[in-house]
Amino acid sequence: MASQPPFQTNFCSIFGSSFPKSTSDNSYTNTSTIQTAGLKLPVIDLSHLTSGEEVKRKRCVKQMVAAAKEWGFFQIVNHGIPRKVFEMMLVEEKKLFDRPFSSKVRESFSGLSKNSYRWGNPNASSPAQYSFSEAFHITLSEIPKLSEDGNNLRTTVETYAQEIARVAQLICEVLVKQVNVNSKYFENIYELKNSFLRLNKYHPRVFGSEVFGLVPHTDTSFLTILFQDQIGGLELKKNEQWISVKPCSEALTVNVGDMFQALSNGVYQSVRHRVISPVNMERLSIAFFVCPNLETEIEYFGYPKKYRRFSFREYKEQSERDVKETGDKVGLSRFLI
Ligand SMILES: O=C(O)CCC(=O)C(=O)O
Ligand SMILES: [Fe+2]
Repeated sequence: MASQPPFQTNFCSIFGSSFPKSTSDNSYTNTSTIQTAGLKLPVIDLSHLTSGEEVKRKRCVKQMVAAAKEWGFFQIVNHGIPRKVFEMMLVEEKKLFDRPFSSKVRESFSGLSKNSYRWGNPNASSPAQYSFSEAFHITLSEIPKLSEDGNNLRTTVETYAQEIARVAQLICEVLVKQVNVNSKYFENIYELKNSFLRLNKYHPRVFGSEVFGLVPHTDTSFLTILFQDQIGGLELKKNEQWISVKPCSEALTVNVGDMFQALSNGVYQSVRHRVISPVNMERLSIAFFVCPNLETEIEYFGYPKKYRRFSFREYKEQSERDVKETGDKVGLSRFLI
C-alpha cells in the first residue's frame, strides 16, 4: 500500500494541468537561490554558554543576539544532544511516514491526535501555495499518550523533546535578557505544554520542475529549532535574496519566530524561509516550535510600540482565518499599530 500522498492527482484536481512542464521552469518557486559564498549563516558554539569561562560566554551571547537581529537564523554546534537521539528519532519518523497513506489520514493511530497528520495544502489558492510535503504535529502535552507500538515511539519522542527543550530554554534565556521583555512571558513557556514537534517529509519532485517542499512562511512560534538530514533544500530570505541553509551533521538550525519578533518590538527578526523539493530523493526534518500557552498576552513593554497587544490564541485564530481565505498567513503586519 502506498505511503506517499497523491500529490499529483490532488494538485491537478485543484489547479488543472497548469503545472510547468520543463525541468528548468521555476515560475512557481521563482527561485534564484544564491549560495552562501561571502554570506555565512552564523555558527554558534553553545558549549561556551555553560563552560564557566566568562569571556567566552559573553562573546557567545553577543554572537547569538547579533544573529537573531541580523539574520533571524543561526546554526548551533556543541549543543550536547547525543547523536543517538537524532538517529533514533529519524527511525521513528520514517516508520510513521512509511505507514500506508490511507492509515495516516485515518482518525488516529499510535496515540497521535486525530489532526496530527497534514499533507499538501487544502487551502492553496494558487500553485505557488502548494507544499509537496507531509507532516505530523506532536504537542509536548500529547507525548505521554503516544503508544510504544511494539517499537519505541513514545520513549524516543520523549527523550528527543526533553533534549531539544533544554537547548531551546538555554537560547530563549539568552535572547530574552537582551531585549526589554518581561520575563513573566517565559514562565509558562518553560512548561512547554503548547510547544510542539513537527516531523516533515519532503517528496521528490513529481512534475520534473522545481516545486516547493514547503511554501515561503514565517514561524508563528517564539523560536524554532530544526534538525535536518543531509539532503538540503531549506532557504531563508535575506536582503530580498533566497539563501540556502546547508545541512551540517553537527549543527541544529535555530530561527526566531513571530512571537519573539513581536515581544522584542521587531528587534529580533522572524524571517521568511521555504524548502525547495529535493530531486530524486526524500528529505526528512524535525522542527521544534517553542510556543506560549494560548491565553498568553504578547506585548512589548517599552515605547514606541510597533505592535498592539494580542493573545497567542488571537494570533493563531487570525492566521488560520487568513490561511483559509487566502491560502497564506498574513502574520504580524496585521498587528502593527
Ligand atoms: O524542513 C525544513 O527545513 C524547514 C521546516 C519548517 O520551516 C517548518 O516546519 O516550519
Ligand atoms: Fe518554518
